[in-house]
Amino acid sequence: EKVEITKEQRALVKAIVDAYNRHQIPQDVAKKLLQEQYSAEENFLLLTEMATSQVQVLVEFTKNIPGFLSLDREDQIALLKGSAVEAMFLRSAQVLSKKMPNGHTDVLEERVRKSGISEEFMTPMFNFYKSVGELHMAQEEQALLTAVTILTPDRPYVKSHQAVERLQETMLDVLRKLCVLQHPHEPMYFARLLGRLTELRTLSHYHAEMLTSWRMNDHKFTPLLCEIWDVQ
Ligand SMILES: CC(C)c1onc(-c2c(Cl)cccc2Cl)c1COc1ccc(-c2ccc3[nH]c(C(=O)O)cc3c2)cc1
Repeated sequence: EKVEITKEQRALVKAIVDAYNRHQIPQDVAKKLLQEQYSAEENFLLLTEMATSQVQVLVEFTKNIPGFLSLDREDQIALLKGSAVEAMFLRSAQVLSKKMPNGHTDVLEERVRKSGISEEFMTPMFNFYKSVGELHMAQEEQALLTAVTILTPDRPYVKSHQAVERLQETMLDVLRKLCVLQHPHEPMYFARLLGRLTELRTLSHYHAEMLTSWRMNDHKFTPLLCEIWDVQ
């Protein structure tokens, strides 16, 4: 059937894409990827700084998702805590697959590979990065998929499950239409996008184990990361 994006949906996409583009890691932080040393210690510290900056960016982006601030306050916190790792996997995947002109891509990959993460997590992590890269997602799709991930109703401690589900469905409906319109010859494209969300859940479980092994090696996180990841 003819797929139509309504005026409201177009406004919704614009609001989310603008927020996604407006909130980025400051370039002076990102530039450090090129400057600092390459020891496992230095890499870990730098990635910790990037992750902390990325969480701040993520909070600002989330506040701009239409309807998010109308949710119950405690649910807003529960959604952010429950989705932060997945949203950061998505964002770092987009950075790594973008082949950035400023040379950050290879350096970021190099530092992630040498930051004390054990091999068993490295393979699924870089398989994910590869599979996201192969999708060649448009920025509207990246922004909307991140919003869909944040608005996942079945995160721990979410009380108004239905209110979150309604918001997520609004995002899913417009993402579905965009996929049909922007990938007319790939009827399964939307399904493949959603398949990445399943992979994100698995990575999120691996990540919890990564945190434990870093902590066992006495690695320190910032207060913001401790708060959002319930560590220390
Ligand atoms: C606390 C640190 C060590 C950490 O723990 N887990 C992860 C962790 C890991 Cl490895 C993998 C996936 C998710 C997490 Cl959450 C990390 C490092 O997390 C990030 C590293 C880099 C970036 C990031 C985001 C946007 C960026 N833009 C640019 C730019 O150049 O413009 C660089 C950049 C880097 C985000 C999270």
